[in-house]
Amino acid sequence: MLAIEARGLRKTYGGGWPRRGAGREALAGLDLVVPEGAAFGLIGLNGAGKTTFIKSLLGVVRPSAGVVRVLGKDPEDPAARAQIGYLPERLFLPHAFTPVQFLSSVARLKGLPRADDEVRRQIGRVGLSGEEARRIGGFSKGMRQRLGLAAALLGGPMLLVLDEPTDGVDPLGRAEIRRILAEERARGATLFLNSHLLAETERVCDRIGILSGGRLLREGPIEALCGSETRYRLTFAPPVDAAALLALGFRAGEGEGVFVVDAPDPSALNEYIDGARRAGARLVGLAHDVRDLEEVLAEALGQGGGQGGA
Ligand SMILES: Nc1ncnc2c1ncn2[C@@H]1O[C@H](COP(=O)(O)OP(=O)(O)OP(=O)(O)O)[C@@H](O)[C@H]1O
Repeated sequence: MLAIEARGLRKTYGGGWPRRGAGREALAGLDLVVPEGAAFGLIGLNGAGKTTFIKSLLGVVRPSAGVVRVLGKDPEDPAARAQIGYLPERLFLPHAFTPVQFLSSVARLKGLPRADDEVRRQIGRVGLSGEEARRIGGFSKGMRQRLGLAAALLGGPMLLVLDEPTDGVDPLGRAEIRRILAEERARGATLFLNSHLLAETERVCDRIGILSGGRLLREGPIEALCGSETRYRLTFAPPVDAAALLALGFRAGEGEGVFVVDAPDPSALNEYIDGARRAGARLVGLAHDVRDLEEVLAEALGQGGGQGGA
């Protein structure tokens, strides 16, 4: 089964009302599927339509056209909603509540019976043990974020929709959150992340979608998007005769003695290396040329039209 399925999804805000944003197409025929058990990261510039898509998954925004299904169900179906754990980008937490009071009220809303143990377990998991009796109003941004995550995790939902999950969380806290998310996947949950923190997205997700102007520009396994099976980065020991290597078809890479070649198979790669050695170069490093998500995003937007908004 697919955890998320969107076909030809469109959302035009305003519906003709004479106010700001009216007639703006936030989703422009989005096709996107997320297999069950995946960790999917949606990335894109401000205004690309990410939040609108998340709201359509939650049944908060009703699409103008197209279809969206969550865990095989209509997002407005209470049975689908009960299986989604959601961490919003902007958290509104009741200042006067303690974490236990807040999570207990979330558990009641989720219809979880006798949730005291589950509430304390999730508080411990997100690293807030010892803070149970404090009022949320005195919490730091990172602590509030952890509490929001605990709320999303309550009841073991099968789909976690997390909007900027590590925003404001310190580096050790981020590592803890990555560990929690790995545990959630291990029990079978699907992760859907929306984040501007690309390095973090890269570490957590195994599939990435790039959204621009309400459409999916690229989608696929992270290795396929970031890595290249046929592009290699070679490092040669100094001194390097760059002119000779360029004449052989190498391209200058980033860093001293670094060159890049495209070689469709091992024989072609070894021909390049043999040529370089005959020219006196001494190979000290060889790796697939892997790009980070920032480069992939920049390239995709460059080719697909860099407009984030509709
Ligand atoms: N309630 C609304 N009324 C009118 N226009 C809206 C509304 N919500 C979003 N939009 C518009 O829809 C487009 C997509 O916005 P959305 O918030 O989905 O983008 P986003 O990718 O989440 O952006 P960000 O990264 O800044 O959070 C934008 O042009 C935005 O101005």
